[in-house]
Amino acid sequence: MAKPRVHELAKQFGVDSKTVMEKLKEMGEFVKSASSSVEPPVVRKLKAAFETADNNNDKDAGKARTTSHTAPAPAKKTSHTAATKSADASDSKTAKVKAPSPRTAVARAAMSSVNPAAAKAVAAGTAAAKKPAKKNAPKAKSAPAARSGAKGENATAGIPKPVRRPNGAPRPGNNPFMSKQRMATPTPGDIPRPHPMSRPGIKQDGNGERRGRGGRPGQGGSERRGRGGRPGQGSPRPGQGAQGAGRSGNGGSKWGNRSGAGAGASHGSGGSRSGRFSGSAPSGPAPSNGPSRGGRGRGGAAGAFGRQGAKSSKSRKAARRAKRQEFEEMKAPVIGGVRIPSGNGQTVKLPQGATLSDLAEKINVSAANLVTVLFHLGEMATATQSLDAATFEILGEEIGWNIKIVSAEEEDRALLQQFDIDLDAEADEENLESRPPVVTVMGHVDHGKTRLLDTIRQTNVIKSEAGGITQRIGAYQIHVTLNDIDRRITFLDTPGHEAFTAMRARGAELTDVAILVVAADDGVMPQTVEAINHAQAANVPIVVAVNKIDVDGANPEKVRGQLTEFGLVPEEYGGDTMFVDISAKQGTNIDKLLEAVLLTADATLDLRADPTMSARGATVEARLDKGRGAVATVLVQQGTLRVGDSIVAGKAYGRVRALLDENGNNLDEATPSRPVAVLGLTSVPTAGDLFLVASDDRAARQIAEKREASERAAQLARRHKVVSLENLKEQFAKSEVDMLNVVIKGDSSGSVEALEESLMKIEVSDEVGIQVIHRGVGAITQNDVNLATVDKAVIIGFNVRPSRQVADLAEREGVDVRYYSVIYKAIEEIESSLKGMLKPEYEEVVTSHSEIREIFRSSKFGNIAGVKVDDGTVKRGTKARIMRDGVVTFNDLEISTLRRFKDDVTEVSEGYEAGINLGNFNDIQVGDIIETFEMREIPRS
Ligand SMILES: Nc1nc2c(ncn2[C@@H]2O[C@H](COP(=O)(O)OP(=O)(O)OP(=O)(O)O)[C@@H](O)[C@H]2O)c(=O)[nH]1
Repeated sequence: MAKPRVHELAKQFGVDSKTVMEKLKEMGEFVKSASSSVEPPVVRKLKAAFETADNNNDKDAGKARTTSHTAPAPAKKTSHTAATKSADASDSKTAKVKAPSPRTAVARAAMSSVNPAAAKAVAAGTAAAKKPAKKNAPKAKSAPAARSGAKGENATAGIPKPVRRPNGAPRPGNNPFMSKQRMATPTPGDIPRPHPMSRPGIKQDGNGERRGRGGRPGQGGSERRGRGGRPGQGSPRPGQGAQGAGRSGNGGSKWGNRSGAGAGASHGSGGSRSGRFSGSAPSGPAPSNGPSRGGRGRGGAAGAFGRQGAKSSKSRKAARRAKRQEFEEMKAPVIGGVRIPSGNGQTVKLPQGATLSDLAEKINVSAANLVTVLFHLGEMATATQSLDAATFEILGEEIGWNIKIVSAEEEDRALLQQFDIDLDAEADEENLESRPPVVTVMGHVDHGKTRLLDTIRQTNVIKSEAGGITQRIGAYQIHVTLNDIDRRITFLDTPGHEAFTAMRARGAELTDVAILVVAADDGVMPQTVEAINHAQAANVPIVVAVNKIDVDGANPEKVRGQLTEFGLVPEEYGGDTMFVDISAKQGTNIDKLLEAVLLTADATLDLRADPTMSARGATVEARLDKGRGAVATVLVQQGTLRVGDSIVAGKAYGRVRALLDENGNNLDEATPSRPVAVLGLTSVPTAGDLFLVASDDRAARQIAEKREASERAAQLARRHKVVSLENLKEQFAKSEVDMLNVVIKGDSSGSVEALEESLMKIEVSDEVGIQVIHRGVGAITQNDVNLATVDKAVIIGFNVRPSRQVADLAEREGVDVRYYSVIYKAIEEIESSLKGMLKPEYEEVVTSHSEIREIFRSSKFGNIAGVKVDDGTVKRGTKARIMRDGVVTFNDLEISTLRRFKDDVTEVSEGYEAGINLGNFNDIQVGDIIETFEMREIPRS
């Protein structure tokens, strides 16, 4: 029998749970809540405490309480305690509290018609104490378990010694946080053993109600599927042996011990144990299965293996869980023939590219059932197929779960946390040092962005790195003297808001200040506006460079006026945007522009970073260098990157072999805002990939590999479109190959990405699409060709070529390799080839109407319609239909023969009479209209 809970005790004592809890606290006992169980010795103490209180305070009330707590429940406890020390030593301690004679217990319990468990206890107690209530439990008396129980009791005299403990200290046996509940160390004599013939039944889930096998009524049987059996085989609970045993043998069948177990009917768990451990025992229950089993209640399973209740808490929990699950399942709606318990709107998070198996595992249902439900929803997927968020959403709605696909960032954050990397770790205020601003140049096409970047770089090189050979690494840093102080500015070398936005899309917020270049001879143009929008969306302050002031017709004032409309009000007009008139070509006012950048940064931004942290930042550009392997230009945002660091950038990893600046100089380290080319990565990262320093090479590799795996899974989810049953036929009919697979290889990660992005924007129709199955930086390799062969893909080489060998292979395999050096050219060609891939679209064109005026019957041809062509031209061989009273009555006919008088003709025009035969179709009437039509291909626009 389970240990009483606080609220049960409160009921017994006629007080509320709070009072009991307070009392327990006073006694130095630890209980968590009203549903916490209380160890028998504590119960005893508690009772004593309440009784004393009762006696002292209110005799009447005390009486009432005493009466109430001597009623059923205690009887249950005391009786089985007295009888079943063997099963539950802890319970037996209860006997010490009241130490009632078994007879008293029996008498009390037997009188109780209220509590069936108490009645069970009667039998148990009786049998064990050999003072049987024979009428009630004749069999139980002779059951081995009963004897064992008696023996157990004798062995310990039923009353263990209380454990000594320091005053006020929580009693170990009552402390839910104690790993070992040592209140009831069993002695060899009271350890119940499973019956030698007993064996576990079908796998049981803890409460046994579902799968317990025993089901013999006397044993309590399995509540749902127990097999039923013979009467009088002992009892899983005290009382069952007495009452249930004597009853019919059909108990324990479908509804288990409802009938057979009698008193124990409402407590399935007790019965189930029996079902598991002794249900199949031919000679009756195991020694513990008599009244003593009932004493352990749900902890009985543990007891059966000799540990008395030590596992009870765990097994009770498991039992409760299983029971709850079963209950949930029972009330779960049936979807597509399977029951899936509703999640009741709970949220479950899945990574991108998750499968039904992943979901099944998380919500503890069978993956096969989920497949069935999805099928029922009209979508087919296997358990191991990656599904997209939309499919999960539909499924979630059906089964009551709010399924959330975590974003790639969230997933990555969690991944990094596994490696003790916290992206949100705040820099230590004390360590913050000012860093140079990072600038991006944006503006409309041809307004001079590239020229400006070149001019700035060259001027600077001439100034500070005389003789140095500048190399384009994607970013560079320059020196500016402002107020006699040497300052630095970092420029990102890829102009345009596209690069800026692509970086942001990858989470790389690198830019501090944007220089908006507007040609003074052209003014504000569409891309000027786009650039403003992008910069403003990113909260990046703008400095306007009014360029080409050297050009005739340049009108810088007009530009100022125009930009005011976009919220960029020049300082001289009272606004806060700095405008500098420049000529990138002639190098005019470049120094002023740089000053303006610094002043703007100083005025609006707090550009500080902690160089002591472990370095992190973003990849600005990356490429594969023939001699040096992967070369990635990274911009350090926090910390200091050093040669020898183990780094990860997206899915690339490696150890920093060398750091080079834009002048090709080797650096030992790179501090915040410093762009450096990193050598040593094992593969080429993508522009915008964040980089960070890992603890060691292994961690770096693992992070990269895990990222790769999750990206692949996410890609799979995108690629695997779930086939919809609704249009399955249609899709089969279309053979579903309306997807152009593409492999992109390019000279730099930036170009590959730009190309991919543009390709993805091509929209021809819903029927065809582009799928980039592989992309990379470097020459077209044999692998690329192999992949293209397998996946029937086209290879696009952007500024790269294959080796002769690889080119030969591509030719042999019939792989289409296209080479481009201009993005729009590639897009144009691919778009038109996609249009070529479209299945022709047809439309029906009605070609004539002819009214049947007469019908001629011919033994050779059948009925011939004598018609006058009302409009259009009737042609032999065209499709036709019959319209009767304005309704299409017969369709899919064909003008089989067409005659003018006696001559066969191929066509008859409007206004002429003709004889039409419709092949085997003869069901024509005078007045019918023969409509002819053709299916014509619609040219694609
Ligand atoms: N006269 C004059 N011409 C300039 C100036 N700045 C740039 N140009 C010229 O304008 C043309 C376009 O300049 P780019 O620097 O390529 O312009 P862009 O904005 O980078 O153009 P995209 O890269 O196509 O977006 C080139 O021929 C430059 O030489 C200038 O200050 N004065």
